[in-house]
Amino acid sequence: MSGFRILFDASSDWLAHSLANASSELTPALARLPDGTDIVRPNVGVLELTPAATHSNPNHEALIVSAGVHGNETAPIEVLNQLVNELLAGEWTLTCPLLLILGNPPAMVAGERFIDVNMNRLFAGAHGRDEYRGLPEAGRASELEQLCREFARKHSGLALSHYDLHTAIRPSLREKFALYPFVEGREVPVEQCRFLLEAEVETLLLQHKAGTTFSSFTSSELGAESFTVELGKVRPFGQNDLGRFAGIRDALRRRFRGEPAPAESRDLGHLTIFEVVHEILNTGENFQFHVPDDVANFTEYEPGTVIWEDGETCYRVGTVPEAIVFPNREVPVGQRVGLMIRARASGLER
Ligand SMILES: O=C(O)CCC(=O)N[C@@H](CCC(=O)O)C(=O)O
Ligand SMILES: [Zn+2]
Repeated sequence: MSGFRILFDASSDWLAHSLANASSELTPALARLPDGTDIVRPNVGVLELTPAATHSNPNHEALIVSAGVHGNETAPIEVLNQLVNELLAGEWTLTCPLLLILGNPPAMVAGERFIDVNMNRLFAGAHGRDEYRGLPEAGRASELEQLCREFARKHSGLALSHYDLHTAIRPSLREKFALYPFVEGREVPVEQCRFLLEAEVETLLLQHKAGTTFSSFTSSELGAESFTVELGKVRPFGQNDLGRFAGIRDALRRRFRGEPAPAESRDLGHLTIFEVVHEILNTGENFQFHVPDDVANFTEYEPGTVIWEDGETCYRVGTVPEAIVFPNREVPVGQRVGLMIRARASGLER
């Protein structure tokens, strides 16, 4: 790895460098791999990789892959770092333009979801709201948006995908699942569904309205096929069983290398699709949330069950069972306490 000191200074690798420089404003650095791939480190925790012009890009695509937008969701960070180490060691050749992002390095150092404010609510311009003025997470969200915009513009002739990798706070009855941001009239492409299955993600959740998450920004503003991908449970650095993340690691590596999708790709019937029917928001001082703190994602509630109330509104499960995802009462007023979802009867069409 010694040839890459210019990117990572005295640090052993990208992750170590990102942790050691978490709160620094770095001047951009660049390096070229022996195979001609250019790597630019525009700031801490971001690498922009461009294969040599002589390499073809068989899948005609450009990829944005992010992790660590929540600092304590460490397994996907370790997965991306491993892939970077393999690439720098010359174990394989990159064939497509790639923007790799570790979202919130100060929160990664602290081992916390965020420092001041949940960064995954600050995209799609939300970082500019008065309440977030001057907060480092707002500045970082704005910077990441700009880097993604430039990357998308540079590679506008290629199909753009964004995978924002996370792990969940609660246990989950479905360990791995992806969320597809809402964009009016858009359907999930079949090849993206096949990719999710290749990555051992067998559950897809369709959002019902545009949001201010990172994946919502890249899909609404940049026209990317974007997914937030939940890959397991939150654990500190060094405590992840990376064997449980081999699916996403191998599937991403395959895309980075420009190889075709596996010939014996799994039947789409293995993908279970849910849709969001209701977003629970913390409505203020009278808000009562009736879901226990330790309930697992995808726990189902029978019709008529009261999920939350606040004196004015009482939300009950409708005529068919609904399940809860991301229950979290510890959020500021106005923010998401959870999603109520139901299984979709008719496959992929909305
Ligand atoms: O486990 C939890 O409660 C949260 C896990 C997480 O960070 N999920 C993302 C989902 C983003 C999306 O809705 O696309 C988040 O809450 O930001
Ligand atoms: Zn997360």
